[in-house]
Amino acid sequence: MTGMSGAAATRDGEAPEHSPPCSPSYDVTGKVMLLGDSGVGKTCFLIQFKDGAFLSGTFIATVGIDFRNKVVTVDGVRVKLQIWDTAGQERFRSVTHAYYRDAQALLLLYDITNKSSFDNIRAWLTEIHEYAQRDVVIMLLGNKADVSSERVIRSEDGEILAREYGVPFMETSAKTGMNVELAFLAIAKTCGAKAPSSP
Ligand SMILES: Nc1nc2c(ncn2[C@@H]2O[C@H](COP(=O)(O)OP(=O)(O)OP(=O)(O)O)[C@@H](O)[C@H]2O)c(=O)[nH]1
Repeated sequence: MTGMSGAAATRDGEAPEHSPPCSPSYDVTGKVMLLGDSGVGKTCFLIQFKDGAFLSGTFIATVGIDFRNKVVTVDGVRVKLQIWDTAGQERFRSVTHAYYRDAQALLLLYDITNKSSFDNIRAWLTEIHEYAQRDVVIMLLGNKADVSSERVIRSEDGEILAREYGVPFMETSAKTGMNVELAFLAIAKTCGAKAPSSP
């Protein structure tokens, strides 16, 4: 959801790339990308984490790529997460591929009420292996866990797939906030441990 510019737009008064502030309020930066089919809830997942809100109503697909920053503290390290929200639609893939290379972590979402979004995870992982850094941290997320009446993908299926690819897995809800912060904190922890210690 949330449409916007093609590429390097600014938000929250900050440039997407490193722009040294006078007095840094963070220790390290971690670049995270949200990936997955259109409609799985990537934008809502980001808004829930950033603002603690859920945008219900008409679904507006993301155009190209968008980003938000949020600073979290893990193990005493202040990590500025620079989170890129990508368009899930096929026609924007060439735009988003260009950003994979810089990402330290990828949150790969499917919708537990949408089988094709789960089936497409293998194709997403193939793209990730083609375009992302070899040591990129990947986490698989089964979103919309609040909609239990429409569930078509069992939690065990997500676990099995994640195990096959050696990535962590959890079910989430951008609506209720379930596991949203937990997922980002886990990512921030790895970014805090891996990133160079200058902002
Ligand atoms: N019930 C429920 N609905 C959700 C959840 N997350 C997103 N939605 C709904 O799913 C629809 C799509 O959400 P978006 O966040 O726009 O999806 P997206 O993955 O960003 O889509 P693209 O921008 O096209 O890639 C919207 O109508 C949301 O309200 C969730 O956790 N639970």
